[in-house]
Amino acid sequence: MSAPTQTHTPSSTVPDTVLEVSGLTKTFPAGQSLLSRLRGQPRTVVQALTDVHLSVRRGETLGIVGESGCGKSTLARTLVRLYDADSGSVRYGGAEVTTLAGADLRAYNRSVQMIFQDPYSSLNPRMTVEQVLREVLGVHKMRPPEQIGARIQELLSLVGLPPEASGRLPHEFSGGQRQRIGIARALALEPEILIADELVSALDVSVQAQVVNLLLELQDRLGLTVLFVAHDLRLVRHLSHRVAVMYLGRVVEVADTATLFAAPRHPYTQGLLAAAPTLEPGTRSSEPAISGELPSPLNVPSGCAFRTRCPHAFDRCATERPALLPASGGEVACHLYDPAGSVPERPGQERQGTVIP
Ligand SMILES: Nc1ncnc2c1ncn2[C@@H]1O[C@H](COP(=O)(O)OP(=O)(O)OP(=O)(O)O)[C@@H](O)[C@H]1O
Repeated sequence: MSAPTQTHTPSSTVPDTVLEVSGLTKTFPAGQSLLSRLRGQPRTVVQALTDVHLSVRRGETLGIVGESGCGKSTLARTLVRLYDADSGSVRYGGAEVTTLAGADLRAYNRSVQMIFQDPYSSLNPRMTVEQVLREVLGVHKMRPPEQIGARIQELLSLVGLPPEASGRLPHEFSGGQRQRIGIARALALEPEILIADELVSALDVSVQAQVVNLLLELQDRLGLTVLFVAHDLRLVRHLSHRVAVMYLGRVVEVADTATLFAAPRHPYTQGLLAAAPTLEPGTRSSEPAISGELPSPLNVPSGCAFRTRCPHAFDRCATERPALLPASGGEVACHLYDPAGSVPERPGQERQGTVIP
């Protein structure tokens, strides 16, 4: 694995960073054909995350968006240590997360909880809600035994489920209610950070709004920090204070939500917004939607991974990976915005480089 080359302005300058990701890289071994194995050809890898830099601020909701396969879930799972990173760093409360083990890792896993798209698959179908919550609270010694019953009722009330829900089995609930159980189970551990991976994408639109509003309310009440991984830009816009845009395993733009939707900088972000059917026309990018297919993560283009689909690509994009550099309201990884670089002028095209206000 080649060493990360991207430079980045660390958020040590940004107050209240709760999670600091730098240079995070994750690959998966790709399947290999019998022929290539017999020929002794090296095994190829899926480049799921490449040199990812990201700072998460205390109390914010950070939306993470990008096309399918761009690495959003891998990032979420690597952050909670469901996957081990190949290289790079994740810092939380002064500790290096990628090497935590034993009791320290268990404590981290309590503080940083992930909620999945389908809580049903992670709920034991034979355990009532009370048994599920009692187990979590008991195993992690969150309350003395005599207080567990009251805490279960408190958790149910927090997520808007009636007290009698405690005696029911998972199959007796609707999809939205099951998500509430998943949230209650996560909250039982009193986390500081919730990572919601496609939390509502399997739910009906009306139920989506209820669960999203619950998340907003809980964040307010409990001061949670939330990473909201989603396809739906409308929801991300509604929920997030800032948004990180990923493309082929890299973070290509981070900005506060208003800036990102009003003035997207990275050509990929511009194309993504232009293609979003859920955004009202005034908030869509006037740039054309992205053309062409997403390249294979087995063979990521050199330089800027987006250059093969970018309407503004020029020579430097093929040879040099753009660093994630500060731009007003956020950061962008694109040579067009590198104040130190030169950008070719094209007839009829407004010059975008070196103009970061
Ligand atoms: N366990 C795995 N083994 C092999 N490849 C994987 C594994 N998990 C993810 N990948 C690959 O890594 C890349 C990133 O996948 P990931 O699921 O993180 O993207 P995503 O943006 O979350 O996509 P989606 O929105 O469809 O969930 C994809 O090419 C995917 O096929």
